[in-house]
Amino acid sequence: MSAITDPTQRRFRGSAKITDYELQREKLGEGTFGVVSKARSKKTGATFALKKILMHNEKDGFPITALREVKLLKMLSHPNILKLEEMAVERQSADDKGKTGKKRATLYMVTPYMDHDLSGMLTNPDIKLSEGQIKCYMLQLLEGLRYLHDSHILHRDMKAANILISNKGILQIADFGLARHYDGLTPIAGRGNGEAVRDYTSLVVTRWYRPPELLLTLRRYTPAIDMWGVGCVFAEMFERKPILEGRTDVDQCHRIFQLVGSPNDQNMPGWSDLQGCEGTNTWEKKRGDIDTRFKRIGPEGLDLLKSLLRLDWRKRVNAMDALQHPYFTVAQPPPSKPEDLPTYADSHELDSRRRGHEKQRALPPAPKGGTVGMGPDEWNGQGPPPSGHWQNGFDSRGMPPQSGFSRDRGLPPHRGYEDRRGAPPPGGRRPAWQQGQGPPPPTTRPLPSSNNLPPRPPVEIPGGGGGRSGPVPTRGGPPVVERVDTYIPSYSSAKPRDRPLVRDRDREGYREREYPNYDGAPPGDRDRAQRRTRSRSPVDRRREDDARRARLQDREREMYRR
Ligand SMILES: Nc1ncnc2c1ncn2[C@@H]1O[C@H](COP(=O)(O)OP(=O)(O)OP(=O)(O)O)[C@@H](O)[C@H]1O
Repeated sequence: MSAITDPTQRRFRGSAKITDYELQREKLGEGTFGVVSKARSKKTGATFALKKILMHNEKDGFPITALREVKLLKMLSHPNILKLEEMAVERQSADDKGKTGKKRATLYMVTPYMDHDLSGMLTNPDIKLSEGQIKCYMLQLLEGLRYLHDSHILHRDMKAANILISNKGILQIADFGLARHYDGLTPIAGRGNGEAVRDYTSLVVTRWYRPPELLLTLRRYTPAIDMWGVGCVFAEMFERKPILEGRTDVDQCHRIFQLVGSPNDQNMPGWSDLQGCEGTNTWEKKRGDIDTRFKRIGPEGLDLLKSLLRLDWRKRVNAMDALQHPYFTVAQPPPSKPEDLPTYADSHELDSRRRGHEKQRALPPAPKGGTVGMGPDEWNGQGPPPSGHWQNGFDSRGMPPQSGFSRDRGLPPHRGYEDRRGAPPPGGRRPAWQQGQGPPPPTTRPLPSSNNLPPRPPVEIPGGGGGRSGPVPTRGGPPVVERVDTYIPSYSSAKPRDRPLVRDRDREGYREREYPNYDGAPPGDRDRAQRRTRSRSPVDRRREDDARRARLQDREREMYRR
């Protein structure tokens, strides 16, 4: 199946009325931005899943994660990607106006109903997966990912709960709420997972499935981040539970290193240049116990698993190479055919029956990506974070996620997140080891790019903390422009103007927009800055204003482009 290019292949029908569907009371799941229910089409009698798009804050408008999900799913057409059939609109009555005074409409995403999600199947003791079945699911998962990556899309929330399976043996990748367009080179056979050309937020992927490079805060990442998740899911099918259940991001790193060995310059070149590694390099070195822990998978299976769980993201196997792995082509038994797989009682019905028994594990919540509810794009790390920029599930005001956050299996939401009202999120933009230890220290290393490591020699940045960007003197060389993403929100209810200010020329436009009175200086320096402004000639001031406006327009154009 080729990447998305041919518009005639797209199967999205458009929009329908919610009255075309008969909603059933049964709730299939509840995520951050949607409640998923089962429904029957009155026209065809077919069963669908309807994801109601929740508007947590009307003023923010249609949530950006939902927008992204709709936009991407509309374009995608592949047997292993959940198909968006149409959007269903529920119009509110004339007198039911929202706070904005406008008549509200509720939107639903209509997708085919799938009988199970993989996580539910694995926690159901009545379902035993044969090896042929595991291979069959793996092949479909890899086909779906190959298509996504070829199409320049990163899923960014690969986990068993987002893998849906029908009783016809068809597997589909779901939940594109964190997915985004990927600008870099896509994977090439035999040559890893491509090359990123820009930074993205590292606040993606549910912790247990988060790859080491994200935990160590690599921002110029590639489709390899999804392949790590595939490795976790593959092994999970054997252990029947998530294989790396880190309680915190630090613990997550520990568990990863325990499994695949501690990073070093051979197995993860450039790891020591990642900002997040700083606290981990003193940890006891581990050799990794993957060979013994997953011996039962057999030599070929183990080899595939190790190539998916490679610390070095540049060498991690890509989807198209994984599909050719001897595990599928040589090793016995061969993969089962989807039509030969057994059928099982509907997992969702079972789930609702089991609700309250807490039989299933509460996953740590999926992060919310970069810009939930603020606009069409996440912060690209170029310049300031736009207002409303989320930090690992916390909004720009430092508020934690809405409740009802974790998967609705009758389990309490993951405590770590729900209880931290006003506190920095676990796994925030700070690297794992720094969490709870105050602001980040001065950066003494350049940030690595994804593929050209090791990069420039270290540079010393005078001063400490806070994000910075600007020419940094290097010993004996030209100034190096250092872009360090250390923007940490205050997580308090402080007004924007009271937040730590960052001396960053690139941020002027942002400040101007978000804080109309911002004058480019920290509060203490404001008088000095005003004096400076007054002493400039009107012509200079006009020129600077024009330049600032042009920069702002450029940035906004860029934001809307993606
Ligand atoms: N088409 C479908 N058929 C059956 N069940 C579905 C379908 N779509 C979603 N579900 C169920 O609802 C759950 C939540 O769906 P989804 O992951 O799309 O919601 P979300 O709000 O994006 O969740 P998250 O908080 O993980 O981002 C899934 O894990 C699955 O159990």
